[in-house]
Amino acid sequence: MPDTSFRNLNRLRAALIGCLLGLALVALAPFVLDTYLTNILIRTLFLAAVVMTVDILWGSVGILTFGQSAFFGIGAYACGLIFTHYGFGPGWALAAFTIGLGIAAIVAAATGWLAFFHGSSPLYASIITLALPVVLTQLIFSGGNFTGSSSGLSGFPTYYWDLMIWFWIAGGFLILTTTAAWLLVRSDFGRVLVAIRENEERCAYLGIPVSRIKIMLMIASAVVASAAGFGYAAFSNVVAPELAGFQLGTEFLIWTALGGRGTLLGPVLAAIGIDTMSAWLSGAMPFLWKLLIGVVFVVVIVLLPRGFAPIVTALFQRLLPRQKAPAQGRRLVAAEQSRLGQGADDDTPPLVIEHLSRRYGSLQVLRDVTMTGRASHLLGIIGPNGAGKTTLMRCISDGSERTGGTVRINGTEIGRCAPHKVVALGVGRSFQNTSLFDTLTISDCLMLARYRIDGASLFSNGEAVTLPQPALDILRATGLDQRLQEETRNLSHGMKRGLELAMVLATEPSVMLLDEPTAGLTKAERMAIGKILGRLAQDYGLCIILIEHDLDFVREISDRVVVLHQGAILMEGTVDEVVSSELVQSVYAGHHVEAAE
Ligand SMILES: Nc1ncnc2c1ncn2[C@@H]1O[C@H](COP(=O)(O)OP(=O)(O)OP(=O)(O)O)[C@@H](O)[C@H]1O
Repeated sequence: MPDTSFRNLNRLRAALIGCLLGLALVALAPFVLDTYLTNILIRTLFLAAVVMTVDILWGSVGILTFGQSAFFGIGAYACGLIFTHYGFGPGWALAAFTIGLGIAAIVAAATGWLAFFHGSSPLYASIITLALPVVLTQLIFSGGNFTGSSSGLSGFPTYYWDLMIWFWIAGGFLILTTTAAWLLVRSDFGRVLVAIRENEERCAYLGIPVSRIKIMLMIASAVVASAAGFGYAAFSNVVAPELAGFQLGTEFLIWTALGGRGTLLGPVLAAIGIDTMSAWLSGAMPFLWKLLIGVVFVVVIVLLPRGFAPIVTALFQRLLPRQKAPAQGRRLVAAEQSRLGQGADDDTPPLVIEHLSRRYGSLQVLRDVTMTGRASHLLGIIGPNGAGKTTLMRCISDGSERTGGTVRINGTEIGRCAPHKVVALGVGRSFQNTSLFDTLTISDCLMLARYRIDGASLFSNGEAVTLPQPALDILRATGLDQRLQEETRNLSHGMKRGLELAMVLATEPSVMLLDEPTAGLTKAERMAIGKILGRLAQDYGLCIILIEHDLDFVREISDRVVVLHQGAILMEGTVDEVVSSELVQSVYAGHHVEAAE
């Protein structure tokens, strides 16, 4: 059986054991808890499920959200309002549950759409999620008798089941949702989430629909929070504005930080521990308790930025030392069919740029750039620092960048397309700096690059990464295929360049934009990359646009060269024509003379 199947099976086994352990704890609880504590714990278990969603959003994807309390409140109020004003019974309960989930999903989709557009900052997203509970609480306050205003609604008919039944419902709900989340974050899709957290921009340029993934995750988290809110309201038969408020949303964040963000079980256990203690002690010393929690929070943030979870894990590892299993991963498989280098079916050039311009405020960075990139050609772009070369790459690979003109990829105008959609049209882009995804392995990175084409398993790890032949060739030539489970931060600069090239090829582009792909490499490495690029253009019909400062290297590999100067095309021609041009010499060589002086 392949390694990944073993790992998937082991993981399922671990999830099952975790589930059973959790259920055993729930089953044991009645023997050690009194009625008062059981009441507190039921509320806490519902809240812990919401904290788990906060950890998925904040810990796994990096969305600092204050808004999960709003979704909890929506579920709770759906229950309270329908049971109070419309009716009570299995049909009404199902209707209230569904309405709560539906409204939460719609609000989450709208919030995500507002917060996660391409280029939005994480701070902006946090502010949007912060506004959500504030707005919802105001709506509840202004709802008069319908919502119960500041007093909320209480005493509505509900299921007065035995306390233990509610305890099982709350515990079972928490265990099931947390197990599903645990499997998710360890799956291939979980790797995609980590990649988004580490380097969102890179993900977009690999064709990953970052905004859509964030919105879907926000909706899923909102649905879980709303279900928890419904459960809590049906259990307690009380709903109040505080359930949807900003303060509860902030407490969720504090519990997540204290438990250890990104560890899933840490925040869940922290939520259970702190909320139970709060309810227990707040009667006896309400102010002192809040102060104590505040002080602990500040101390943990300063001294233990990753919360308590790493300490607990280290303690366990010391007490129960385990041999680390050898890292095993996906196989590399050659793609049987690949669209690499295949553009439009007719003779349409893969890249046509007409009258492109870009300005930053009053600074005109690109003006009236018109050029064509042909299949099987390698086009060098040269020019002094600040000439606008990288900006040109940005304008080709992101529709929202340019301020004028058109860019057509394989005959299709990119319009205002976000980078992941431009990748789907056939553009692959590498960057000037080599920062990849530090904590991900080489095989994870390759899987990411194939996400657009092959997708990613939601709850397991795929056994193989399918790659087009030239990507495999690069991995073999650089020895990366022997180190698939190595984290990318441990790679040398040259290997990172090789991996980046393989990742761009894995997206099966017809136009490749390479921004100084040989920067920082030795002469031998530069020549090796040059040969590979030449072969890619010739054998696979790729159109390669390459920014380079090294004229000798450009002469070696380019068919034609475009010289950019102060944002405009100064000259376009063969390498020899350009190199012998006096105009270019005066601009380009003059630049070097200046720099040398
Ligand atoms: N986000 C931005 N805001 C304002 N000005 C910018 C921005 N990005 C680039 N510029 C300006 O646009 C001009 C062109 O920058 P660009 O990075 O495209 O040049 P380049 O030719 O790639 O230079 P280098 O060879 O040094 O990388 C520079 O003057 C730069 O300061």
